[in-house]
Parts: sequence; C-alpha cells; structure tokens
Amino acid sequence: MLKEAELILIRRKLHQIPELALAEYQTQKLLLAEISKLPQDYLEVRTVQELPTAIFVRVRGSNPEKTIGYRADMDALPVDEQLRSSFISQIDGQMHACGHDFHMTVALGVLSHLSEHQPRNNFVFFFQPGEESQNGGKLAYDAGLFSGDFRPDEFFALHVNPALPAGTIGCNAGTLFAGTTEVNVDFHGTSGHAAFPHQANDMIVAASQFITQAQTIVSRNVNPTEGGVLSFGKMTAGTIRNVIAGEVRLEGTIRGFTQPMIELIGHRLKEVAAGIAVSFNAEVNVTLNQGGYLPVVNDPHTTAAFISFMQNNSTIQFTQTKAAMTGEDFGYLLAQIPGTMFWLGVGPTSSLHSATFNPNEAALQKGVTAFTKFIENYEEINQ
Ligand SMILES: CC(=O)N[C@@H](CCC[C@H](N)C(=O)O)C(=O)O
Repeated sequence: MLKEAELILIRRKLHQIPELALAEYQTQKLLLAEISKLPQDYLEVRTVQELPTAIFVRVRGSNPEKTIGYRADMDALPVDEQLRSSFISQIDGQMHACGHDFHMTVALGVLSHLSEHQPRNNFVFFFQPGEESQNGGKLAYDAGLFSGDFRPDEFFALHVNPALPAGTIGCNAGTLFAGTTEVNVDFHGTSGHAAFPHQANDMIVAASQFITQAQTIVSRNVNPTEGGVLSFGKMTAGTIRNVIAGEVRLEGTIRGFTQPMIELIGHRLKEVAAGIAVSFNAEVNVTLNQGGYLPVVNDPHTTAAFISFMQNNSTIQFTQTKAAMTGEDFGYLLAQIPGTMFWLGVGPTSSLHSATFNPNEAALQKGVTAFTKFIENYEEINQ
C-alpha cells in the first residue's frame, strides 16, 4: 500500500504536469506507470480509443455482489501558478488549481490498498479526462464505456475543499453541487477609428451594457431563497486603444441547484441579449452548453451509509455540508448510476481556481484512510 511519503511524491509529480481537458497524455502515462507498480493479481487496466487519455482499472472482488465505482478527474486549468515550490507547474500558464492532482493521488492510494487487500465486491476506478470543460464523464458514459464488467452499480467521488481543515470529510444528502451551463455571448458591430465613433458601432459599449443588465437577472428574476449564479470570467475585445472594437466575445457560466433555475437564467439572458441587439443595432448571439454538468445529487441510500460511517468513526473528522455553487460533470454520472460525492478538506488555503491554491498535503493520507475504512465497513454492513 502506498505510504504517505509516496502519496506526496506522486501528487507533486502530477502537480508539475497540469494538462487541459482531453489532453492529459503525460498525466495518463504517469498514472499508468504508478498502477503498473501495484500487485496486478486482481487488476485489469484498460485504456480506450473513444476517450484516449482515460484509464479504467477493474479490481476483481473475492465474492462479488456488485461493482463499486470510484472516479477521479485528471485535467487542470489555464491558470498561471503564483506559488513558489520545488514542484511548481512545468507547463506555462497551466495549473492544478482545482486539486485534481489530489483527486488522482487519493484514488491511487485507495487502489493500491485494494490491490493488496482483495475486496469482496468488484471495483472500477475511472481516471476521467475533461472535468473542467468537455464533460469527460458524459463522453465516457455516452460512448458505452461503463458496460459489462466495467459497469458500476454505485459510484463515489471526492472533491477537495479549501474551506475545510485538511483531512476533514464533508458531505450532505441530496444536492451537493449546482448544475452549470457554459455561456458564450458574441457581439458583432462595426469597427472604426476612435476619433469617429459615430461612424462605427462600438461593441465594447454594447457588451458593457449587456453585462450590467445581465447582473439584474440574479438580483431581480431569481427567487432569493433558491439562489443562482451568472458569472463572466472572460471578455475578449479590441486590438489597440484607438480602434473601436466591432467584435466582442464574453465567456461565462450559469449555475443553479435545479434544472428549472438554470433554464430560467439562460432564458432571461437571451431576452437581455435580444434587447441589447435592438438598442445597439447589433448582432448578439447567445450560445448555451450544459453538456454533462447536471446538478450533483447524492443518492439517499449510499449517502446515508457514507455519512453514518464518517460521523460515527472517532478517527475521522466529519462535517455536514450545504449545497455549493461549484459544478461537476459527476452530476451526469450520478444521474445514471446512484452514488455519493463528498468533500475532502485541504485547508486552510486560497480558493479553488486561484493561482495561489496550495492544498495541505496532510489531507492525502487522511483521504485514503477515510475512504478505505468506509469501504471495509460498507462491505461488512452490506453482506
Ligand atoms: C469543482 C469545479 O470547480 N468545477 C468546475 C466545473 C466547470 C463547469 C463548466 N465548465 C462551467 O464552467 O460551467 C466549476 O467551475 O465549478
């Protein structure tokens, strides 16, 4: 079984090679190398053409009644790391700022335990490309990659949480994460000389009005007791200070805890865009893409068992959480296969997706131990 120092080393190696969605080639190579070092007696490792950077590992149970799935996402973000360490990202402008290096390492730790202690049930580990975008979980499911021996009856996954102390497990029944929809808004007007605005159609002004009006959707259209989010994280416009920009693109995300809420925000966004198009005599196109980012809804049965175990184990710090506006394409998998997503505390550190996100490595071993203990107990109570 991987020791704590080995887990930390693997995490640091992964941290140095953060790759974007569906391009996790070095990451896959490193994981395959680590998996090949484990006892192979009960393992079957699979890579597939349909999702080339994914890895599936099946652990054959001794007396199986079901197959338990465990998913760890692999991709990183286009964030320029601002930390100083001996294991800083070696890929310019890319960083594991969402903790997926932790997710993969904990999965390897659990897998290494099971490779030495054959479980009663079968397990399928899914190292998943493309969580931050491209919905790799949905791609895998829709391509039929969870079929036959590789079909889990239940699915588990974790996400690191900088607001919880390192090693603390957090979870709640029902909705854990919001559903999200990626939104692009393209403005088409007419460029021109900065000195002759009356001869151009300035899309920076139109987009600015649009953003301001769009902010009233959450404050005026969303029921405050239900909540919703509309954030634009990227705006692309212009080339130089003295040329009026005729084209602008906004890229953002819509979040809500229910599908109707996500649809309401998307619908109002289109109405605001139509109004801006009329008032600026411009073309404004809104594109929405939800993909697999459905709300993450924890199954009552698996989640009750998970919470009960974590709450009643004196060696584990557990906290009940509330639904968060983070998104996850694990929501798509949980809509097909019942299961539980939970938080692993890695704090204190700065927020997920920040360039100074520096999760506490003490959480690695604690995460592995908590989940392996849960599995042992889960197999006993389900005999
Ligand atoms: C845990 C986490 O941070 N997940 C991402 C998921 C991205 C969803 C999608 N690409 C979108 O932006 O809508 C998140 O940003 O919450």
